[in-house]
Parts: sequence; structure tokens; C-alpha cells
Amino acid sequence: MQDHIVSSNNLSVGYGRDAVLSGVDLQIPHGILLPFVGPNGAGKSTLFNTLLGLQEPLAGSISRDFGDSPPGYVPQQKQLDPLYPVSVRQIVAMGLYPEIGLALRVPQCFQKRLDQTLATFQLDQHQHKRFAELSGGMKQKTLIARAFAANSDVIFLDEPTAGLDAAAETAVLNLLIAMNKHAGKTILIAHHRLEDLSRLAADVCYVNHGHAHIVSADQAIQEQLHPSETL
Ligand SMILES: Nc1ncnc2c1ncn2[C@@H]1O[C@H](COP(=O)(O)OP(=O)(O)OP(=O)(O)O)[C@@H](O)[C@H]1O
Repeated sequence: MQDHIVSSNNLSVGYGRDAVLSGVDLQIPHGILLPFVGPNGAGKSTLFNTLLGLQEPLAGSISRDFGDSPPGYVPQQKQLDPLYPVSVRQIVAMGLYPEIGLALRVPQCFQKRLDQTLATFQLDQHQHKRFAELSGGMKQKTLIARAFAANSDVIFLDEPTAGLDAAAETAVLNLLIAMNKHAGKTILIAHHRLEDLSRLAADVCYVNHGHAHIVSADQAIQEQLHPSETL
């Protein structure tokens, strides 16, 4: 295993000929909970997609070591629009598909992991409800649980608390902190709320002005309050 889940050298990310971020040198260690912060449109999602390998870099190099399983990814899009009334349990079970295939029934040996994941995310009481009838917070927890069911070592979450009220946001962030501290997951989270930063992590990846750097949470807070454009 490499020391870092991702190591980039002079990376440019963007679309066509337009770089959104350039000169990105990031070394992201295993086991970290790293918030990616920056204003709307700064390039957090574009950087995530490139780090995940969903989007080709425009220039530079990148190496990845996500462990034995593919990384989990909870994209910003929060609405599932299923053609049929899919249940919470069925959605979380989709996280098992890389291991079990598109099974109609989850094999017995995977049921325990599915039950544990539902319990960890306090979804066991709601597992037979349809996704469409859940609150925003429960929907988000369901999509996060699906990513964690896959047993990935590394999970990317793009604005996982957007649109949630304060209580639901705290519940989701506390779960992520616990998954990092107690389950050893590496968690990368695009998040814009400054107030949560110092509670979430000592360091953050600050994305702004066409660049991305790992800085202390305090530095990022100062920069957002009093922009110097040096970061
Ligand atoms: N598919 C695309 N094609 C062309 N440009 C795009 C595409 N997706 C995003 N962009 C542009 O890339 C820039 C960065 O967008 P991105 O979504 O990565 O920012 P972000 O920091 O995640 O924003 P937000 O906080 O609003 O989610 C923006 O100027 C956006 O308009």
C-alpha cells in the first residue's frame, strides 16, 4: 500500500481547454477526514471527479491507492428518481453489487453486513419505507449508507449536508466523524460551512482562485473572512 490515497503532481482539472484548477500538488494520506472547502463554482466537484478517476486531468499526473475496493462516492445529486418504488434496504444493498452482482436477493452471507450498515445509520426502523417518502436527512443517510455498505476504505462525499436542517446536518457530520475515528475510513467531503470546519478536521483542502492547497482549518477560515487571494 502507498502512503497516500492520492498523490498529484502539477495537476490541471477542467473541461475542454478550460482549466478550472491548475498546479495542483496534493498528497492525501490514508485515514484522514479531509474537508474540501471553497466558494460555489471554485472547482470542488471537478477536483473530486478527477481524483476519483471519473474525469481525465487536462495536464499533470496523478496516482491513486484506494485500497482493495473501489472508493465510495456520494455525489451532490441527492434525488433518486426510481422507476419503481425501491426501499431503503434495497438502495443500501446496491452498495454490495460490486461484490454480489446485480442479485435479486442478497446472499445470506451478506445479510449481516447489510443489517449492520442499516443499524449504524439508524435506518433499520425505516428500511422498508420507499425512498420517496423519506425526509431529506433520511434520504441523505440512505445514500451515505449505500456508499459505506461497499466496505470501501475511501469515501468521497460531495456536499452531503446541503439542504438539510441543522439537526440533520449535525447527525450526518457526527456519523462521518465516527466512521473516520472508529472504522478507520478515509473521508473526503466537499463542505462549505466554515463553522463546522474546526470540529471536522485540523486541516482542509482550500479550493479557490484556480488552485487547491491543504492548509489548516484556521487558515481557511481567516482566508474566507478576509480574502487575500494568496491561498
Ligand atoms: N460539465 C461541465 N462542463 C463545463 N464546465 C463545467 C462543467 N461542470 C462544471 N463546470 C464549471 O466548472 C467550474 C467549477 O464547477 P464545480 O461544480 O467543480 O464547482 P464547485 O466548487 O463544486 O461548486 P459548488 O460549490 O457550487 O458545487 C464552474 O465554473 C462550472 O460552471
